[in-house]
Amino acid sequence: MVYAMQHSWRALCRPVLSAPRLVVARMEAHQAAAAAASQHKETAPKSVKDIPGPPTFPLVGCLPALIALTISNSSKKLHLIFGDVVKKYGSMVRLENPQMPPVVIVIDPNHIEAFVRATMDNPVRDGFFSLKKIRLEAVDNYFEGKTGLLTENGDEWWRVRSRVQTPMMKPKNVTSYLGQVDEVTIEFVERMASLQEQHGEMPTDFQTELYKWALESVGLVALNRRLGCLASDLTEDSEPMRLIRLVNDLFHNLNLTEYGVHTWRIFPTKPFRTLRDKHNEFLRLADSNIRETEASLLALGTEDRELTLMEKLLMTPGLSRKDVTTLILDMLFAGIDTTSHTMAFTLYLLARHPEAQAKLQEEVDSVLRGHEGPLTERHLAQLSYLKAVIKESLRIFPLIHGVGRTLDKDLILDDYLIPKGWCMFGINMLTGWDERFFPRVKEFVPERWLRHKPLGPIHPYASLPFGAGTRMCIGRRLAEQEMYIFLTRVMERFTVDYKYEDIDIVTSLVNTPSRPLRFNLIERS
Ligand code: HEM
Repeated sequence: MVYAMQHSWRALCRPVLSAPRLVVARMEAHQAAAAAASQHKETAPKSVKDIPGPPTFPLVGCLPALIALTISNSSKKLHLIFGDVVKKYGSMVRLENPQMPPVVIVIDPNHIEAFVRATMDNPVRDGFFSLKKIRLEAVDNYFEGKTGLLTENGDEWWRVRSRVQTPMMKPKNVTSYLGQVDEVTIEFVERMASLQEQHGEMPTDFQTELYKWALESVGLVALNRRLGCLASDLTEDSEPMRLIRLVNDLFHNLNLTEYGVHTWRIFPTKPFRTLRDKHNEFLRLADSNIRETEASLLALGTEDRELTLMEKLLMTPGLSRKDVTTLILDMLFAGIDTTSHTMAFTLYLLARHPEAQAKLQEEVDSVLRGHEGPLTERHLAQLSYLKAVIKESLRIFPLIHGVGRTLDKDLILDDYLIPKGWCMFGINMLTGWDERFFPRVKEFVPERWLRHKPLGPIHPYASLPFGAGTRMCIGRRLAEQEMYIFLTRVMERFTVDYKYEDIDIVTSLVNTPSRPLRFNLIERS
């Protein structure tokens, strides 16, 4: 159950990367306290076996207890299972299962901070095993044993991350896409208006519409072009429709291979075979795109023009064309359901909290007053309530359950010695729902995130929607920019209403809204 998001990385001592060093420096003060608390005790630390947890039996580990909890909840609501585990055994729980690394789960932000810091120079995160296998076994050894950011660990992960970190995170590179993402979003908002007119509300498959927006937006960066997913007259066999189906099939089958029992390790199950076929189709698309980019780079040269992100990456020493192609695949894997589900949950929360929605509209109106053209960096910089709304939405409906790291050296945490090789999993989703860390926890209070922190300081490791430390989400700035633009444009034009049953989270590859998004959009005058 813990493989959902485990990560890791190596060697901050190498010179290429600057951003994580800053992160490290900023966190220093905080961490010192947590580390000191556990490391200067005089008595010998207790064994990891003393950490409370479900009973462990030979061969089956603690599976019987976990299965019982799964039956009493639902396998589609992993957060409830985690919630029950923590309720029963406390805020630090040991889980040992056959054929998996043993795990300690924690929910205290100080504990999360401690293990993230302890693994800062080698943040190992395991997961996406089926994807890794497909890449390792690709035809003609396409990937040459290098499977990309999402799935690699150690030196190979670092080799890529250290070279793509600055190009992908540098504000100037991200804002160079602002105008194009704004264009895409304005088109999408038009589409929302026409769906409203056609159906009297958003149709039951509105989530798929949001996928189109996210694919079109991330495609601008990853594929260097408009894909045409937002056209209203797409035929079933048009290229964009094929691409949309491809994305849906990919996610569906990746979810089956990652979350089910891993029988595909023994023989290629149907979901595994489908995932492999779809992945190969995706690879062909990414590969031909990057060849086009290479050709245009050659034709246009590099003088007197701003290079696109992909062009910059192609010119980065130490990155091959295949490395960039693999990164494109990872961006498409990680950059569609994440932003679109977050926007779905955010619109839902705003619909349920009209006073917050009105306040947000007021902010958008005042920032855009009299402005007719494209959004600019200056506009986005002024939208502090809007940013707080997204943070609060990610606290209540985070996309993943938490942050995972496998220890490459022993860690002493709260007097327990947790040995190297064990996996630490910080369930931020539960931390974010804990009154001790977030007063008025059950309420939607975006204000808590504003600069003056009216509800008190927030522990920097209490809500980590983009992960933490040196391996945090590399698409974070692109994602935030997309979401700021989306919410600005939607709030500028509509008031969002929702009059059906409450929407909750179901567990999928990332957390997913449990019901159709039948929003009613009221045009603002
Ligand atoms: C709301 C939007 C998003 C959320 C909440 C999100 C969240 C995350 C999280 C939690 C991780 C793991 C971090 C860790 O282990 O500490 C991650 C990794 C990653 N994300 Fe995102 N993500 C989002 C959007 C995106 C987008 C738009 C892209 C691509 C443009 C992207 C690309 C990646 C990649 C490539 C990784 C792996 C990085 C590595 O292991 O070095 N993500 N993301």
